[in-house]
Amino acid sequence: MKKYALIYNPVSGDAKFKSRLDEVIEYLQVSGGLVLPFRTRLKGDIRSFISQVRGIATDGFIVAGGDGTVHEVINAMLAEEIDVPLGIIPSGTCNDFASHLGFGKDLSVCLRAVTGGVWRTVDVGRVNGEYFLNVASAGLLTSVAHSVDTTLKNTLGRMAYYLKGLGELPSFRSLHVKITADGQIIQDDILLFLVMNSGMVGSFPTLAPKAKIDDGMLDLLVVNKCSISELMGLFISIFAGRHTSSSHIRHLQAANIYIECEEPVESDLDGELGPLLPLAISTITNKLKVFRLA
Ligand SMILES: Nc1ncnc2c1ncn2[C@@H]1O[C@H](COP(=O)(O)OP(=O)(O)OP(=O)(O)O)[C@@H](O)[C@H]1O
Repeated sequence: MKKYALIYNPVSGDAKFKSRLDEVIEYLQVSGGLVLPFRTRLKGDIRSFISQVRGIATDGFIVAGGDGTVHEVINAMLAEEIDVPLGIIPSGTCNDFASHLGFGKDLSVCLRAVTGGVWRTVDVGRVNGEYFLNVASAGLLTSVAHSVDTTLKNTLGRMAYYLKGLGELPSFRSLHVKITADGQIIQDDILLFLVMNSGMVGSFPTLAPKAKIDDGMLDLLVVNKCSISELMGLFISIFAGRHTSSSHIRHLQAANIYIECEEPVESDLDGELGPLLPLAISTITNKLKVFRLA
């Protein structure tokens, strides 16, 4: 009998995953598995659960939530040096990493990947001692994911992020940063930067078209200071997939990136509040096992 632990966030996305718990348990049981469910409550409780059940969940951990919950689970697994594969059931608002892996709303597809037992390895990013799976960022729009009210997210979904982002635009000022990316130095006034593992952020699928989650590289995308009308033009080129050739964008790949700013700017890691700048970011290649469809 295969043994799994299922960590689910009851408020991720539209907060409806909990009504499908019975379906998940049935699927795993019928496939000859045994599952130990855990409902998240407060920050930090995931690590203590994972630490306690590491000897029980010998065939894998499963997380049902958004990018933020996946972020907490992978941090706990890596801190506890747990090497079993992770299955992801996307039930958050954006689910960027799961979408990049090809998992969508079809629960049976996610569970089939778990019970199939086939996994692949993926890179993880590390910043100031914490891990991220998908993106580390700071500046305009980047705090939106962790600052939107949960109830608003539950009812409006992604629209809550976009509305909050629009509200930020008029009052935002640029940041003067120094970025050292594998020895290359960029010193500029910028609006935001994203350091990506997959190229999927905020449900935009191809922000970094060359990004791969197992190449040992991170994709840095910097949006230089520009006017609101130029920024609107940039959004249009993002939709059209032409943004990397824009004069307002800098895009490069690097394994080690150091980002400094004179101000104490907050960062965001996978949609959760991250450390203040400076950020020492690196990639650890093929560090995490994730279930995939055979
Ligand atoms: N029981 C709970 N009640 C309230 N908040 C919770 C609970 N459990 C976890 N959280 C918080 O939920 C946040 C993570 O939400 P998550 O990212 O999974 O969903 P989302 O924001 O809807 O999706 P996405 O990040 O993909 O857009 C974390 O900040 C975590 O502390």
